[in-house]
Amino acid sequence: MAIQKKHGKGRLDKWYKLAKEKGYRARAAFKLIQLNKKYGFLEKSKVVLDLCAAPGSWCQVAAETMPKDSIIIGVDLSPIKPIPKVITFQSDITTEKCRATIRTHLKTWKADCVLHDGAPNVGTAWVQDSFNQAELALHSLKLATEFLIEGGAFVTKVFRSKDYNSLLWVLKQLFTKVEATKPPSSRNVSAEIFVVCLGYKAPKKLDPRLLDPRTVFEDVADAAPNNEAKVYNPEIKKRKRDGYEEGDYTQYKEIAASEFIQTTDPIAILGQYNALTFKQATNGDVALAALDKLPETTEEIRTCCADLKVLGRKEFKLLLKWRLKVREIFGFPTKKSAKASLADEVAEVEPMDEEMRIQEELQRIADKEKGKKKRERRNANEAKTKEIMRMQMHMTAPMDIGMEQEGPRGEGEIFKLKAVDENGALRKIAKGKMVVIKEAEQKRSGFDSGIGSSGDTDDESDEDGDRLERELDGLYDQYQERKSAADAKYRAKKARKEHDDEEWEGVSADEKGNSDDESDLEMESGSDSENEDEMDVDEKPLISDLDGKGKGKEGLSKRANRFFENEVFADILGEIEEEEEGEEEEVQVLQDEEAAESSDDDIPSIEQQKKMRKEAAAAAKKEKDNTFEIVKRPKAEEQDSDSDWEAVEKKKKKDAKPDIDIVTAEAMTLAHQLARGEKTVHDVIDDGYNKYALKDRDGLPDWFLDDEKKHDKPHKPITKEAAQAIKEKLRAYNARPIKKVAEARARKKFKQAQKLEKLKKKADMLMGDEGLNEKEKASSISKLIAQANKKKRKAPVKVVKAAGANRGLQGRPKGVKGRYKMVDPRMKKEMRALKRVAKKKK
Ligand SMILES: C[S@@+](CC[C@H](N)C(=O)[O-])C[C@H]1O[C@@H](n2cnc3c(N)ncnc32)[C@H](O)[C@@H]1O
Repeated sequence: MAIQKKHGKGRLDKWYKLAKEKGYRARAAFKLIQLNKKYGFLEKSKVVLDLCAAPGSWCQVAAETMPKDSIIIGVDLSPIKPIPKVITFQSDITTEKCRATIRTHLKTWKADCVLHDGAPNVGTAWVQDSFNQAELALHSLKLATEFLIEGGAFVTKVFRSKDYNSLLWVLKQLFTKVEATKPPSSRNVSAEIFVVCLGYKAPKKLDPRLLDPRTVFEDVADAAPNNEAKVYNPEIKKRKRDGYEEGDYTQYKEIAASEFIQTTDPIAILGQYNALTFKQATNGDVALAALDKLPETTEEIRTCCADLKVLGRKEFKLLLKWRLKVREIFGFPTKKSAKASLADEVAEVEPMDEEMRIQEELQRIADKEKGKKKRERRNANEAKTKEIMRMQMHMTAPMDIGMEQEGPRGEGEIFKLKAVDENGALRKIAKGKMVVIKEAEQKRSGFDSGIGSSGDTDDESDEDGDRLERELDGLYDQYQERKSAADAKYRAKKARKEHDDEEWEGVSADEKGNSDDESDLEMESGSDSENEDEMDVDEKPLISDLDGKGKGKEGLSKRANRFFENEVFADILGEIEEEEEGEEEEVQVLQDEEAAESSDDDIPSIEQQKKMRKEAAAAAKKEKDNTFEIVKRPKAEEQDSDSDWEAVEKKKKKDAKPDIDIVTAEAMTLAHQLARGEKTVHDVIDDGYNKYALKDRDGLPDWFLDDEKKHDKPHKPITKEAAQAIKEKLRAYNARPIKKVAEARARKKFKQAQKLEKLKKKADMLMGDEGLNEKEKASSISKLIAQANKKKRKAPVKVVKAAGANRGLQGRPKGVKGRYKMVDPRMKKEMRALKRVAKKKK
């Protein structure tokens, strides 16, 4: 799927563009608009306090939504450019000075609404940031408690973090209604949410601890070193910016290899130390000496131990395996030995009485029988699935496999996909998602693929290796969880991945995947046949879909059909088809020539080949998403129709051209090449067949695939021209006047036209005046024109000295009307200095 990219100048999403069009200073304006639409707190307010208001988009929204002559006060650490009808000043909302300034502005008034959209500078550590944000929200609440009127509203931004619940609890003590919500314009990837609190209780007395961050939030504890990350992702090196640990001022640390064998936390050692040494200490370490002599301690192991900081994942794995082996030799408790000792313990248990023993034996036999039946059923299902696949590929006729007859478990049994629904796959497939039932899930549900030995006899694999693999996988999962908690970018990436379809694995792989999916689904349905009769076939539209005679429209596979049904391809495919029309005749001749051969089922027809190429082209496009995107703007009907600003989005392109926005240099390069004829559609299709597309990734562990993915994609060349074109495009976009400027220009034009019209009318009247002779008429008209051309003189700017009562004054000085300019001695000196410098330069 095409994903809109983040650009250097900010994320140019629809809210950004709309904000620009509507003249709002930030896209954040829409958050307040949407919150107000839901709760309607602004229309009722006469006084609003906007904390952390820069650049001022919330103030702009408040000014246009609130009743006339309302008071809006905006404060921020950063300066806020003046906004009509809004008082702004620069201050830190956590300080006493800020509180005092608000008081001077508000005088005896109370605020009907306090808004807070503050965010500390993000970037350091997620935990710390979210804590600061919660703290900032608490500070804003403190101000709200002082300035809010009883029944007033408080709106604050918070990040979902461990402090979130504490903050919510405090808010609930002070307001009658507290609701957390995320407006649609808030990015999904952002952890921010907004809490809208209505009905301030205005208690007479407030326990200061209720608003004290130290009591409300727990302290952020020092994060434990992430040794797993160091061991399982050693290639990603992080700079150490936190200095030395307390009491430890050395950078190089080594530890006896025997410690590594004995420890219960080998990962911690591998993550913290630089080397495992075999050097004997003065008092002698027998274990170390024995370890040194062991044949398992190979030269490779020694090299790895010598410098842990340069090791990769493979080497760490080697060391962990070596540790397990040595532990077994030394007789340390391992999971294996633990199992054995457990068995020993069981052996000591008192013998069961005869009846229980018989019962247990019966149970065992019944289980065995059940397992056997299950396996048989699965094998039969597998065979049937294969036959269906063969039939779909026109390799057999339905009669060959008795499809027309009722199977042993009823008619249409083979098409039931109940298990699909259990996995939520029905819903996913209906949405266009492709489903692979994971190996792990198969294992959980006792699924036996039939490849290799069945569960009962699976003792052949190396247990240690397997366990290590499992441990690695588990730790990798933990590492991923931690990373997603700490890294917003990573979370965003993951979210996009979850919303994306599976990666295309080339035509053959894709088809294989298809059959795998289907067979998986079939097998799953077969493996749980007990409840199948209960299923209502009519309720599952998917079944009729799969039942639909094997092929989808245009002879594509169902999976390909589902893929191409996505509207992103609606226009693109249309274009490809147009281009291919020219070749249609040529293909037709070829088709005629090979008509005889095409009847052969084993060889795909020209038509099929063409479709496959088309699939490959589209899939190649999809693959390009990794590196560049062609962002298709959302269709109007996809958006909520109730929002007024969304009406703008609904404007469709008047020309019939596809509404495609080329946003990356790679896409632009390709577009240039296509336009110049340096590349044809066929080249693009051919590019789709590359070593990356057809790679077999089955059965590889997640951590490996994740790591590979970074480089496992084709590198698209970009040209200087294309990069320049994209730059120009962005520049042109940013240079577009904002709505207000455009409106002002239009107003000016309109006024001039009106003036001209008036002038014409007057001139006509003069011309028609019979009491005047020609000379008088001419002079009157020229007078009129001269008058119209005369520019209105602007009232001179009044200079007001910032001294006495005007010192430090914010806003208009008393008794001054019209335009004015505040001057102070400092300014005078600076002006003079500037003039001096300018003179010298001459
Ligand atoms: C997301 S912006 C606010 C955007 C604003 N609501 C708008 O619509 O334009 C967050 C602001 O919080 C401000 N901020 C952060 N800490 C602050 C503090 N302690 N006091 C005042 N402002 C603060 C930042 O300077 C920043 O401008």
